[in-house]
Amino acid sequence: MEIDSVRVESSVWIGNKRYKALLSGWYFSWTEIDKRNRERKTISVPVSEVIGVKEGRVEIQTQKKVEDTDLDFTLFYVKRNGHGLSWSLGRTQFCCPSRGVRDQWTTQLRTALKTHSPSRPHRLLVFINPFGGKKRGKQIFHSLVAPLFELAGISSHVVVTERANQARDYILKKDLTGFNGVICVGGDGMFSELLHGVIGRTQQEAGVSEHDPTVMLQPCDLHIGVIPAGSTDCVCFATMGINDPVTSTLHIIIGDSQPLDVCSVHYQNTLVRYSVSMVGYGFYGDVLAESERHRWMGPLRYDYSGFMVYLCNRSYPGLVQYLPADSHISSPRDKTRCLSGCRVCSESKERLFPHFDSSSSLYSTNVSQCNSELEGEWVTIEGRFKCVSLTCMSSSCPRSPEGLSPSAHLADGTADLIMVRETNPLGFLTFLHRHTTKQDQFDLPFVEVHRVKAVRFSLPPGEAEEEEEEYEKQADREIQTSAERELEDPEKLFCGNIAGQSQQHLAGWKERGSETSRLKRQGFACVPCCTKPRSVSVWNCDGEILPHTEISCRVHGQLVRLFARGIETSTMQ
Ligand SMILES: Nc1ncnc2c1ncn2[C@@H]1O[C@H](COP(=O)(O)OP(=O)(O)OP(=O)(O)O)[C@@H](O)[C@H]1O
Ligand SMILES: CCCCCCCCCCCCC/C=C/[C@@H](O)[C@H](CO)NC(=O)CCCCC
Ligand SMILES: [Ca+2]
Repeated sequence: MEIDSVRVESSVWIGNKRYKALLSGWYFSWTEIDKRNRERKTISVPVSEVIGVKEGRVEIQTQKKVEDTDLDFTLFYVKRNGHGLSWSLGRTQFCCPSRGVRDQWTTQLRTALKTHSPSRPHRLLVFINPFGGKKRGKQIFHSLVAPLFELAGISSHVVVTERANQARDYILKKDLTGFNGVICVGGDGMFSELLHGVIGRTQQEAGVSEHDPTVMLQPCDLHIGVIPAGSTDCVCFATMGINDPVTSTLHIIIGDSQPLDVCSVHYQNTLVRYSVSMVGYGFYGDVLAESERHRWMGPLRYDYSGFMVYLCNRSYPGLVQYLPADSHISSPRDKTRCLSGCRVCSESKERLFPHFDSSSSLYSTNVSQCNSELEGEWVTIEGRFKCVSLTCMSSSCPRSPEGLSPSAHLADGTADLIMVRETNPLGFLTFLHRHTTKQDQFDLPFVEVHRVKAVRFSLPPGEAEEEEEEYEKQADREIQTSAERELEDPEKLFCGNIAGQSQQHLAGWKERGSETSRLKRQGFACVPCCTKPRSVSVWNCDGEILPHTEISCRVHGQLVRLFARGIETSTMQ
């Protein structure tokens, strides 16, 4: 074996073939040597993508030695499948000329791993939602994720949730010393719990008020990992290009880090929620409200509700104000894609954190600095809309592989505002259908899209009041349905539900005065949706219904970090 400061090299055998194994810089590679001593095919693995090195011949599942030998070692690493977005565990058994050479290889590889992957997590806090998606969260964790964590030497503390918001409250209140990240096994709703926990905790510790809509929030160090086991899995899909539990686990193990923009949603001077995916009014709000009544259908509830709401053919009056982002940097119609290592996102860092102090890793929460992000001329648009949506990222998901806004960036400090004006049913169907193809959904005369830093939504005064009065009369005639009876006890509706909302959320509803009437007005009254004239829809915020209509939203660039790397272009091994 030859070892110098930058290279380790020796002959090894894989099966009955001889190879030259080489550890050089950031890569470990092995090249087949044929009988005439000529070099053949090389396989090369970045050290940063090595998952583990074990003495002997070790099986993946059991991690037990299948044969006790002093000459062998087994290398586990990231293997790319298909187009490269799906990752699996690669495994190769090497046989060395002597035990000494074998021990040197394992030592050298482990040392290289420590040097080249300093940001790998060692201890993780895992929350499993046993009821998310197809209710396979526990099985996914124990059969696919836990064995990989063990192989990589990561210890985890696992909490199987017993109620909604348990994960959020745990992160907000418990001692998190020693954890390098928090992981959810579930859908976007579970991710949202972790998001609220991590952001809330970071602001508490930094003494920053989350309710102040003008404050610069403290970026969060604790990484979030998402093992997809939900219905939409939008956050996972949009940050990895796939929703696959093994791929997510491998990204977590190697300590990938992807910053993510977060939108804060305020009602007056109170924080309502954070969003990373979609804040949507009109169609998407109605679909969510309708789907909550069909949770028993599982992931199919969205297709059913989407169809029902489409048939209702509603549009809503609204006044939308937005603060445009710098159009010289990027635009929602520039046909680019935010991919791994995205230039637009990396160049945004300096603009977003001009006063970052690298010595203390702290960001100044200077108000004037934050206000500079809120500078510019607001634009006002009034009209009737089929839907108004704001998305910080593409929001691609298996249902819509290109997403709500295909050219949106994960970490550029902006969001895309999509306004779909009132149109005929065929026009709106064309718009929806284009979400499932590569056709441009913005190339329609009734659709507008803008890249923005902040948005305000309100009801146009005269029109809304008139329609609401009319609706009130109509709603009073419709009080007899079973679901409405439930609404007389809103707590029952929310907390008895699998997606039970937080007490804080409920308090938001209660604050609004005559709640039953309000809920009816907002479409929670569970009568066939088409029978009701409505002038007001609800906001869908990453899959949660907001208790307010007139909201303001602001993008906080790169506020959190995920164990992900964005979508890679094809890189086959
Ligand atoms: N033990 C539990 N009982 C009831 N609700 C829970 C529990 N644990 C978590 N929740 C809530 O369930 C909601 C939905 O869960 P999750 O996001 O995992 O699945 P999903 O709704 O099927 O997927 P998606 O959000 O991708 O559509 C979350 O908002 C979460 O707060
Ligand atoms: C003719 C064919 C018509 C097909 C129409 C497909 C349109 C698909 C657009 C998909 C947009 C997903 C946006 C992401 C939203 C998530 O933050 C949220 C939480 O998981 N999901 C929903 O609200 C679930 C809401 C799903 C709405 C459909
Ligand atoms: Ca963005």
